[in-house]
Amino acid sequence: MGFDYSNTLDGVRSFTDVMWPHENEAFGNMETYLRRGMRYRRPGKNKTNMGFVAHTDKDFIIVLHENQVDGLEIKERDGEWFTVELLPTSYIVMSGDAAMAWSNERLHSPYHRVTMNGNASRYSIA
Ligand SMILES: O=C(O)CCC(=O)C(=O)O
Ligand SMILES: [Fe+2]
Repeated sequence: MGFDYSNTLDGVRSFTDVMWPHENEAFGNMETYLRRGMRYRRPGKNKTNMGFVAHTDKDFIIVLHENQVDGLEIKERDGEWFTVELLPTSYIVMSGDAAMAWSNERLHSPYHRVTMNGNASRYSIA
């Protein structure tokens, strides 16, 4: 899932008008935010389970929520990967490359990826 022009005020407003027609007017004022909606299909037979290759995000800060289908993995400084297990009402906050540069690397922008397992599709919004 995604929506067009998510980096423009008009694009964000047309999305929030559809999603929340009677509330959350303030969402329309967040013109400096970029939203990403992702759908990962459940892995098919003999198909790779890689949903999103390892990368860092260019953003300053990332707030991510998922539909209770795990898959997000984060690389620790020692090179080990761990799977993020979110509670239904929780979200994860990560620093991105911009925060790492701004903080002279006091904040770390972690490599992360999505690996699909199991039988359900995964949705995330960041
Ligand atoms: O879907 C996820 O959990 C990760 C998405 C992601 O890494 C991104 O949009 O940059
Ligand atoms: Fe990312």
